[in-house]
Amino acid sequence: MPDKNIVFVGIIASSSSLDQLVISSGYIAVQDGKITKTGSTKEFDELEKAGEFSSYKVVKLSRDQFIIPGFVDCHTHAPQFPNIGLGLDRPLLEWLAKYTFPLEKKYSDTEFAAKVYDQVVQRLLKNGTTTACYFGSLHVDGTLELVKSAIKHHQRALIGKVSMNKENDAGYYNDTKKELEEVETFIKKVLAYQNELVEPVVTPRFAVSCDKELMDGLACIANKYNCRIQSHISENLSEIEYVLETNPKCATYGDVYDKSGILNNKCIMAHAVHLTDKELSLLPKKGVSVAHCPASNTRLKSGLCPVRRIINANITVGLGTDVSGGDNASILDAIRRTMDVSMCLEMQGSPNCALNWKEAFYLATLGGAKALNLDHKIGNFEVGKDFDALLVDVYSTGGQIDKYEGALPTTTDEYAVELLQKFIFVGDDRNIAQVYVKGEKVKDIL
Ligand SMILES: O=c1[nH]c(=O)c2nc[nH]c2[nH]1
Ligand SMILES: [Zn+2]
Repeated sequence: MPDKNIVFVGIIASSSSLDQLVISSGYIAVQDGKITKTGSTKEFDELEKAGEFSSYKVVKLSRDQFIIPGFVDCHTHAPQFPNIGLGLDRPLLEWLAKYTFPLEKKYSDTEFAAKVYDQVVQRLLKNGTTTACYFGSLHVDGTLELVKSAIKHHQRALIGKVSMNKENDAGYYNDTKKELEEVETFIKKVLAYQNELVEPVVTPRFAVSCDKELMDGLACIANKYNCRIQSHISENLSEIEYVLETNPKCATYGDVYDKSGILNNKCIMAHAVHLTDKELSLLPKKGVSVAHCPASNTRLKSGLCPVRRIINANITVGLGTDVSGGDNASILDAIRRTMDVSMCLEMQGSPNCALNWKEAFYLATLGGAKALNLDHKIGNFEVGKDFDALLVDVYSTGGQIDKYEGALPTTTDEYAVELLQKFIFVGDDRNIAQVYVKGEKVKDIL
C-alpha cells in the first residue's frame, strides 16, 4: 500500500519556466498522491514541532540526494524496443520498410506484445520516465497489452493504436473503414478501464502512411472523444518530398494535416526538423506542440532540429526518445543530445541556438508536461499537482559519479546546483533511487 501521507525534506529542484530553475532546501508534503504543501526547511521544522506531520511518513534526504519532477517522454514507440540499437544504417523511409514495419507486424500476437510491453514500461520507469506518450502498433488487442502494462506498473501513459491505410511492402496497413472502426473500439476499451493515469491517443502514423479520408475520419473521432492526437511531421527531406507529391494541393506538410483538421491544441507532432516559416507560424496558431527527438534525428540522419527556432516561434516543446529510431530509452540521454545538437547548430554558425542544461531540464519536465497538456497535473511541484517525482542519489554505489571530498562548494545553495548539474551530465538510472507516480513508489533501490 502506498503511504497516504508522506513528506520529503531536502534539496528540491524544478522549473517554473524555460529560464527559471527553482532549487533550494525545503519540503514537499503529499497526501493521497497530491502535493498539499511546500516550503522552506525552516518552515518544515516549525510545522513538525507543532505536530503538523505526526500522521506523515517523513523522508529526510541526505546531503547528496535531491528530488526532481519525473521525466516526461513525449514520443516513443513501444513495439520498436526489441530493435533498439539495431538497423540504424538506413534513412527513415527505407528504415521503416526494412526493419520497423516487419517488427511491428508481429504484435498481432498478443502474447508477444504482453511480454515486450511489460519490459518496456518497467525499463522506462527505471529510467525515471513517469509519463510516456506511446505509439503502439496497428493492432487493437496488441496495443491494449501496453495499456494493461502501464496500469499494472502504475505509469502515467498516453497510448495510441497506430493508424495506417496506405499499402506497403510489409502488408502492414488496414482498410480505411476497418481502421476507423478499430480506432473507436480501442478508445472505448481504454476509457472503460477508467484509469486516471492512462488515456487513449488518436495516432495517424504520418502523412506517408495515411490518406486524407483516413485522417479526416481520425480527426472526427478525436473530436468526438476529446482525445489527444499524435503524429510525425517534417522529419526527413525525402519524406517531405513524397508528402508534397502525393498532396499536390497542399503548399506544406503542415497544410496536409491542417486540411484534415488534425492540428489543434491537443495535438503533438514528433520531429519538426525541417519546418518552413509558414509552418512555424501555423503550428502555434493551432496550438500544436512538438516532441523534439534528437537521438533519432541524428541516428537516421534526418537532420539537426533547430529547437531554439521552434521555441522562439512560440511552439510548446517537450523531449522524446523515439525508440527505436532513437537508440536510448532515457530522457537523461535526450537532455544531453538536445544540448549537443543545439550546440552543433550554434558552432556551425546559427547564433544563440544552443540550449543550456537548465533549459534542457525544463524541456524534459515542465516543457513535456505542457506539450502533452498535462501541466495542470505534473511537470513541477506546485501545490495541487500530482506527486510524480524522482529521488536522485548522486553518489549511489556503482554509479558513474565519484565523490571528491572537499572539492565542491560548501554553501548549501551552490552545492545543490552542482549536484543537479552532475546528475544531468553524468548520471544514469543507477542514480535514480526512487521513482514516484501520483505519490506511489514505483522504483526503490535505496
Ligand atoms: O522516427 C520515426 N519512427 C517511426 O516509427 C515513424 N513512422 C513514421 N515516421 C516515423 N519516424
Ligand atoms: Zn516516432
